[in-house]
Amino acid sequence: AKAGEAEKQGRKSASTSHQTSSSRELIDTSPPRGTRDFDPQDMRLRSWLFGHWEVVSRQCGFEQVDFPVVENEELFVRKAGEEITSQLYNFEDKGQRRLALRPELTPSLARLVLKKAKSLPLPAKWWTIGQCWRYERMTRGRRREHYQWNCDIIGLEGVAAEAELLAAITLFFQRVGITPADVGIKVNSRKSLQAVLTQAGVPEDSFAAVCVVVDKIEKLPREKVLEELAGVGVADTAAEKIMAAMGTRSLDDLAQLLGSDNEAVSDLRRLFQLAEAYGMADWLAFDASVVRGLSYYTGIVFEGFDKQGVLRAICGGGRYDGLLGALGGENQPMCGFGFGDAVIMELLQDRGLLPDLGHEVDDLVLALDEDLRPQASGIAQQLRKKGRRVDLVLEGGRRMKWAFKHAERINAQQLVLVGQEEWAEGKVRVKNLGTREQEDMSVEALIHSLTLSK
Ligand SMILES: CC(=O)Nc1cnc2ccccc2c1
Repeated sequence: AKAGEAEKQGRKSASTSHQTSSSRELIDTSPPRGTRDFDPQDMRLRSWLFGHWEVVSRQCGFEQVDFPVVENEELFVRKAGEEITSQLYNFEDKGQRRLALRPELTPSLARLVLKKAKSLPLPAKWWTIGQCWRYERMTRGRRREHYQWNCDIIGLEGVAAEAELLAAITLFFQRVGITPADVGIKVNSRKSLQAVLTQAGVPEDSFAAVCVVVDKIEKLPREKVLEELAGVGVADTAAEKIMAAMGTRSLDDLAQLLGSDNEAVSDLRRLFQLAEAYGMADWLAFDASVVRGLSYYTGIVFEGFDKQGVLRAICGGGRYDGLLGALGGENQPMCGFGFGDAVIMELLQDRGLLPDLGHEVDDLVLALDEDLRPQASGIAQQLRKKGRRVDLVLEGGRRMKWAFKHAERINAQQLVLVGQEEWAEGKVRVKNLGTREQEDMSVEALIHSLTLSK
């Protein structure tokens, strides 16, 4: 009776056990530095984005995988001077273990491949979406976490694999209404850099570090790049050759420079030929200056970019045939991409391509009298078992007027009113909020009248 009495008073809590005034300082309600909350509206948009990523991954025949957000720090320790490893979100746990929040997903994927070893039928196509972390001094106030969609192909040497990755990316762009006028994908191969360095006598094991430096070339003044290249063992003559290779405007120019039997040239020609067949060539452009900043890429590399030139790279990827070896395992050919949730959402916002998503239910069920709450609850549950999305009004004291407004707000299709008069005849009042029709019907008639919620 007391509880019933309390509910009659609506929201005010009647029980004396919990305090209404606070006896402590209010906690800091903002999330940790560089991290975000997702309230229902933000979460609807995020689920919408992830939903497209999932559909595309499945349409391209990828299988979903997942890994812990925490990994052994050693998985990410690399000596190539990458930003991603210099900003590792690492810590020591109570067992003195050196751990890190993953800054990317590829090393975890490589670890799982190594764990499965010979038991993994190849080729394998895996996809995942995961939160990735970096610990950046808040000097730049940038975020410390983001969600990344990754697709990877294990066990395929030819560029047919990279073509499939690009097919997934361009499918996604088309699904959300982005066109080649908005976005392009720059494609290159690190094998051209490899050829230049080999010709110049630069040792193989500085290749990764050189790539990390060269990736910054467009953000640094020329003399700074020459200085950094010297720092990783590249003399100025070789540096000039690198710049020349990165300055080539076409595959023919590149072939001129490196010789037409160069693997970079043949890989790229094959990839563009496949792209034509996929019908995605309009999205792609050869760009000799793209190297990407991750040390482990060894072949084709690519990055999605915003043609208005405002935003940072949308996505990026490439071939990384040496990663399993770098982790002490036996190498397998591998390639993949990462696609972050931040830049794409900014771009969709700018292009007016974000959907207007509201809370959606099919039925709103309201007991007009507290004594009929059990009946209303039973009806709601039966509707749910038929696949309907049902909002059962839980608070007392709600009247018709409120119900109509609330139904509007949650885009309900129909309103089911459980009132004494109708119930006395074994009926409930059903109002269709689209046609404004209303009908008193038995519960079984209501249940049988429904199609499954869409
Ligand atoms: C635009 C953006 O938020 N980028 C971002 C945010 N957080 C990260 C965390 C780890 C690695 C890369 C990251 C990249």
